[in-house]
Parts: sequence; C-alpha cells; structure tokens
Amino acid sequence: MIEKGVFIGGYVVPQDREFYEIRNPADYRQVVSKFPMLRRSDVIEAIKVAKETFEKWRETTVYERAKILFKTAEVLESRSEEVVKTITLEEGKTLPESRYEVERIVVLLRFYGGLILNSLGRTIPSGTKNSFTLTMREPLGVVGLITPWNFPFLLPSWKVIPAIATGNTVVLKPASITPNSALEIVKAFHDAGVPPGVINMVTGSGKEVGDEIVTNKDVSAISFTGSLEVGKEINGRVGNRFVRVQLELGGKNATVLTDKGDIDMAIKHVTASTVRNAGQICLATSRFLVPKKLHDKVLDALTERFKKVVVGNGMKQGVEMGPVSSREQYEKVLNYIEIGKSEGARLVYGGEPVKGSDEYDYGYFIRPTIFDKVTEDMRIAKEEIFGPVLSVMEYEDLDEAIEIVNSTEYGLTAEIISNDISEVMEFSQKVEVGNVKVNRPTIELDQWVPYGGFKGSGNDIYKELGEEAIQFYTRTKVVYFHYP
Ligand SMILES: NC(=O)C1=CN([C@@H]2O[C@H](COP(=O)(O)OP(=O)(O)OC[C@H]3O[C@@H](n4cnc5c(N)ncnc54)[C@H](OP(=O)(O)O)[C@@H]3O)[C@@H](O)[C@H]2O)C=CC1
Ligand SMILES: O=C(O)CCC(=O)C(=O)O
Repeated sequence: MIEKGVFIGGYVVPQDREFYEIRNPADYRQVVSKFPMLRRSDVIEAIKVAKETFEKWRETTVYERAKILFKTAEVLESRSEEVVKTITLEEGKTLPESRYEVERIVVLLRFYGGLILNSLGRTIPSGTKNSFTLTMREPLGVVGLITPWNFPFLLPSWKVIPAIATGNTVVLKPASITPNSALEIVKAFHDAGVPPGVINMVTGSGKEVGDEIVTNKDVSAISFTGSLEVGKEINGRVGNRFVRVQLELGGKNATVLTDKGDIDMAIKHVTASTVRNAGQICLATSRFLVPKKLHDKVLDALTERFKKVVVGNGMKQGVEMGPVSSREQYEKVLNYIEIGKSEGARLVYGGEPVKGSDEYDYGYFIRPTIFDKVTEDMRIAKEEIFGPVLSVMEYEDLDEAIEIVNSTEYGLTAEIISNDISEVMEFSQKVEVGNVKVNRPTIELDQWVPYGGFKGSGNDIYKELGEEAIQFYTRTKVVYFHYP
C-alpha cells in the first residue's frame, strides 16, 4: 500500500503530517491508501506556489496549452482502465459508471483544447473615427476548486481543465474520502507536460483546508460543488472580498410521466436515475410523479424492475448498483428510510441493507427502495437523501405536477415523459430548474453544454461546463484603439 502525499508544486510530496485512511466502501476492511491530513499552513504554502507560478503560466500561448490538453487526453486514454479501477475502488460505483467519468473527461480535454484556440474576444465598432474596440479575456489568477466524492474524477477534472486552459493556476481540494481519483487527473496533466505549480492538490478537512481556500486573499475565484449546507457556509465566509464564487449544490429532482408518455421509457429512466451510483448523484431522480389513473400499473412495473437490480461490489461484472460510498452516507440513507416509514409513506420495495454473506457484510449495500403514497409535506419528498430511495407521488393534472416539481427548495433538473408538444413546452417554461429533460433521464449530462442549478441548487451567477465555463475562469478587459 502506498502512502500518498499531496501535489504541491507538481510533486507528490509526503508530508510530515498525520495520515488518514481511504477505505473501500464495498469492503471496509480494505484500506486503499493513506493521504496526509494537511493543515492551514500547508494550504497557504500551496496558494503561494500557485500564485508564483501564475505569471509564467499565463504567458504560455493558447497553442501550447491546447497541445497539453490534447496530450493529457492521450495519456488518460492509455491508462484509462487503471483510472477506472481507482474510481471504483474508493467510491464504490460500478466499472461502467467509472468508465463514464474517464471517457467524458477525455472528450472534455479535447473540447476545451479546441475552444481556447478559437477567438475568446470580440471587436466592436467605435463611435469615433479610425477607432475600434477590442475585448480580451484574461485569466483571473489562482483559482480554488473544492469538490465532492460522488464523481471523484469527473468533477475535479471538469473544473481543472477550463481553469488551467485559460491560463489560471489552481489549488484543488477533493473530498477527503476520494483523493486517489482526483490525483489521477493531476498526474495525467503532469505527465503530459503541465509545469509544476500550475495544479496544486491538497488533502485534509473541509473545515480547515477548504476554509483556507475560501478565505485566502490570494484566491481570485472559487468553484465549489457539494451540499447546500456547505455552499451557504462558503458563500458567507467569502465575506466582502470581490471574488467570483460558483456554487453547484444538491438536487431533489423529479421525473413526471404524463398520460401522453411512454410507460416503458419512464420505468427505464426512473430506475437508472435512482440506482445509478446508488442514488448519489445530484441529478438523481428522487421523486416520480405519476398520473392517478396510471398509478397502479406503473407502480407494479416499477417494482418488478427494481427487484431485478443486481446490487454488489462495483468491481464485478453484471452488478448494476454498488454500495453507497461511506458509513456516514449509509447511516444517513437508512435513517431517511426510517423517516419515510414514520411519516406514513408506504414502503413498497427495499428499505433495508443488503446483508447475509461475506460479499455484503463488510460493505455499505442498501437495497433500492420505493416509497409510495408520498406527499409534498414529507421530509423524504423535500430533502436530498443522496441514496437509492425513490418517492412515488400521484397527481391529477399537469398544473399540479408542475406545482409539486417546484415545491422543494432545490431547482437542479426535472424530466417530463410525454409525446405532447404542448405539455412539454408548458412544463419546460414553468418548472424552476436549471436543466429540463424531455424524454431523457434526469441523470447524465452532455458536458459540452452549459450546466447549473436554480434556487438552492446553485447560485447560478456563472454556469459550469460548455463555452460558459470560459466566462467564469476569465475576465473581460476592454481596449479602445485609435489609429491616426
Ligand atoms: N450540483 C452539482 O453539480 C452537484 C452537487 N453535488 C452535491 O454534493 C453533495 C455530496 O457531496 P459531499 O462531499 O458530501 O458534500 P460536502 O458539501 O459535504 O463537501 C463537498 C466538499 O467541500 C468540502 N468542505 C466541507 N466543509 C467545508 C467548508 N466549511 N469549507 C470549505 N470546504 C468544505 C468537503 O471536504 P471534506 O470531504 O473534507 O468534508 C468536500 O471537499 C450532495 O449534496 C450533492 O448533491 C454533488 C455532485 C454534483
Ligand atoms: O452526469 C454527469 O455528467 C455529472 C453529474 C453530476 O455531477 C452529479 O449529478 O452529481
């Protein structure tokens, strides 16, 4: 077993610090690796290194940076199965789910490599003779990136790529329980030629390491993905410093089937969106809205499909759903199941840990769960559970369905399953979410498309991903030209 250091200044540096253990959620007896529990002073050092490196890195041409992005894509492709296994081992998701993360990032590297070669500024005509105006987009400086554990490779990567592609340097703090996956993108960049000090990865607690990133005056922008609770805390901690803050937070997403929609499609989408990554996806469907008249038929079909979900170690072929990622998450999800029962929702399927053999007894496995007769006022219909727990809710007409979709404090994504264009358009206009899916599951993004949530799902000042990410990681400078 390797004891891993952090990546300040471009080298994996074992620190004279206490090390903490990363364990396999499919078998918590297995220690995967150890990482240092850094202190505030280490992060200050990392930010200093990033600041010193910035002046040199920003001077590299977009051509040089694009070449590095293309090379990183090649490096990752050459070791993709290694990275895939690293993700599954520490996060628990299945191998195909881990493969999705790596494949998407390979594409994203090429996308941003191409994008920065394109014009990032504009020329605008002037009101003065022989004059014109030029807008230039320039990097911000040191950017602080803080990420959660549920997409431990994809999320750090989709922030680091546009950040350094546009000439910034970064300090990255991945979730404490999944640093190995984040380290893979850092290593790939370095192996492709990113100079030391451009990407600095630090590990340790959110309260200390994360907080230093948020409050340090040399950090020019913060991009955070995580819970609503921590997002609010970060927003408050930034205080009156004029820095950019991008917050991508939780979700309480709904899929609405109408009587003009395809029931088989609904069962397929809702099952995938509930069980993928054991429900630990901010885009997961956790509310399934069904017209009253279709309720019994749909519930029967859904239950039959849930019974077929193969739960197990994500490393094994044929497993559809792995464990949840930590003991904390396991206890949280089981507690929500108890809350659902005590609130009077009807437990139709699941609702318990999977146990009974060596394969399951040392992992955080939970049976996919369906609650029926869930109403808007129940906590399981309002709060983000982040586990494989689905609430089935009935509605009379589209107005009521839209009202239910909008009834939580979140606003990330919502799906409508319908073949009626009027219903689809009305739904798209009235739901208060950043991402509407029409006959497409709430999970899965096209990462070259802008992304962000409304209401409690994010501050939505800047979008992530797509061309829009360039706006977050650069600022516009205007140059007025006159020629005699
Ligand atoms: N909208 C979106 O795109 C997405 C949102 N999410 C959301 O992420 C959440 C799950 O991830 P989880 O990791 O538990 O979320 P947390 O909010 O607990 O943590 C996210 C990151 O913030 C760090 N952190 C914790 N406290 C602080 C603090 N006070 N200051 C600075 N950083 C801090 C954590 O460090 P540490 O690990 O050390 O605690 C971690 O790196 C869910 O709510 C989910 O919906 C997830 C994916 C996508
Ligand atoms: O599916 C994706 O591309 C990423 C989704 C994500 O970040 C999330 O929902 O947690």
